[in-house]
Amino acid sequence: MEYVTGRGPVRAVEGVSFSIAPGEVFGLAGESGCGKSTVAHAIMRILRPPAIITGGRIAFQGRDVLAMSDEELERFRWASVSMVFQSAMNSLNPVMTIGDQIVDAITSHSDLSKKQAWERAAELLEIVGIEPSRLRSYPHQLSGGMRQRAVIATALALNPPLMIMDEPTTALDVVVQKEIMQQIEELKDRLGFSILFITHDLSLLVEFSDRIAIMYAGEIVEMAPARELFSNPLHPYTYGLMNSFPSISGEKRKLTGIPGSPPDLLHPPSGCRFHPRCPYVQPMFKEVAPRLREVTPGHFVACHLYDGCQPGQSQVSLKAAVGGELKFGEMPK
Ligand SMILES: Nc1ncnc2c1ncn2[C@@H]1O[C@H](COP(=O)(O)OP(=O)(O)OP(=O)(O)O)[C@@H](O)[C@H]1O
Repeated sequence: MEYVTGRGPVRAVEGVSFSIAPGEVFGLAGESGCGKSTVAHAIMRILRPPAIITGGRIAFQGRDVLAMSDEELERFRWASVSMVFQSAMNSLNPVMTIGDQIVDAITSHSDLSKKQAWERAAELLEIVGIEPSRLRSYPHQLSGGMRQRAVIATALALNPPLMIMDEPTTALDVVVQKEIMQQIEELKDRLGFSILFITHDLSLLVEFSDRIAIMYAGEIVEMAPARELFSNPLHPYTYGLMNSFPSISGEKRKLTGIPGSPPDLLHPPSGCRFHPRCPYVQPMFKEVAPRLREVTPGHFVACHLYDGCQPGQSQVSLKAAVGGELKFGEMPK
């Protein structure tokens, strides 16, 4: 995916490939500007100019999303995939009741009558833990957490098999954030949908995802089951990212950031895009781009430090790959 700008094309997402299984929570993380939202918008086909999809494939249950007509996309968007944005709770119409807004969304994307839609709206509010009487409330009469729950209820309206959540709780305080995530998890288990969960908050991601992909400068640099990624990050970038967040177990440790900043995607670095910030860089890394490959079962990494690894090895670690000395501080035990 590219953004066509006056200064040239911004190659926002390149060679990113992943699949999400039914019922799975797939997490996508990375610093601001690495392309997470662009991926989400592309899947929903809501990218607007100057964004263009220059190549690749998006398949949903075997259907080619890029080949869908406008009419097919209308149905696809709510019935197959729905999306909850960070700012969604602030985009509710202030002069319409919550009920009117949910009913509007339901009737414009399904064949339900208005009466059926009101019944469904009440059911949906109940599902997300809001009293159905709140259907008559206006957005300003609800707390931020309740408004975001109402948005989630709307996204669930047509029972879509996939929900994309782009920073769904970032604007909320930590306690409400956790409550909402736990509720989403329960709903997912009950209703069986999959989630593409996008956030820069790694501790939240590790807690709620089954698998995680880490993006850097428009590419996936590492992908693994959540616990595995947390306990054994292989890419120096993932390792650095883990060290820039407080631990989910709450233990005290020194946090160290990753020196430097992500590159300008108008002119991405040659070779490995992380090389200007990598403490283990070698001359060859500046020239040759590493490929994402599976080094232990289910654990993929795009980093030259693992070039010598045989596919499917049973044990691989960053510490071993760099000969014992780890930069960016120590990981939690
Ligand atoms: N309209 C646009 N025109 C030009 N470049 C853009 C445009 N929108 C996004 N970009 C660039 O595309 C890249 C990816 O942006 P994207 O918003 O997908 O990243 P992100 O990881 O979701 O960031 P954030 O967490 O801040 O939302 C960034 O480098 C950004 O500067």
